[in-house]
Amino acid sequence: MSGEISVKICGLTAPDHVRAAVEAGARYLGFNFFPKSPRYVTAEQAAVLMQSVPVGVAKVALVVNASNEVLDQITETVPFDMLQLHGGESIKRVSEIKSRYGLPVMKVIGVADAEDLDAIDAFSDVADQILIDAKPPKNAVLPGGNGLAFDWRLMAGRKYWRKPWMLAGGLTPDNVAEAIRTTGARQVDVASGVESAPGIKDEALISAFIDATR
Ligand SMILES: O=C(O)c1ccccc1NCC(=O)[C@H](O)[C@H](O)COP(=O)(O)O
Repeated sequence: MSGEISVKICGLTAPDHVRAAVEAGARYLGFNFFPKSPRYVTAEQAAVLMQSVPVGVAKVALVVNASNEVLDQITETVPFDMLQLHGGESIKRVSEIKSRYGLPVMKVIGVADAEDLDAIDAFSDVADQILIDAKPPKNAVLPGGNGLAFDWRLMAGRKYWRKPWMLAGGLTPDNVAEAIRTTGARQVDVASGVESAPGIKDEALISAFIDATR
């Protein structure tokens, strides 16, 4: 693994912000297919947004408990490199999705306390990557993208898992360096921390975030 931290900018909705993320050095771009999200895009919009994304930058489809019908439509319309499963998908469902679509799968594990980290091992048999995110508050409309961090100290000394993993949840240009130091993360993911308003990415914040990981 190179010394550089890999950054995923998630919930892109505008061509200028896709370009800004690529130019700043993002390694993954996330497109959100959860209809209630302020970052929601249709498959047709995502196809246009990613037209100029260079090879080497992974295009990730974020879905929440998606049916095969929804996944069929997304994957037939857009050449994604990875599927991010951000709902309550079971180990069996993750495995089904992986074999049906032949794409690498990143399973999201929500963390509020130390026991939540046990799910990382359980899903490591089937997922290609793990995204360790803050567990959403009870009754939250969004299962992710809430700008909330969990206690990173829960991960101190726990940085070795069987699959590559990414840290998310409440990361910002101001705290991402500390999050990396505390958790040992080599990959980080951000949505609201690089926005000027919900769903509106900010080019200067994207650039500042990626700079702060270096
Ligand atoms: O961003 C959303 O609106 C969203 C909706 C439904 C499921 C997941 C969602 N976002 C997940 C992410 O991509 C985020 O990177 C991750 O949860 C961290 O979000 P944030 O704390 O806002 O950086």
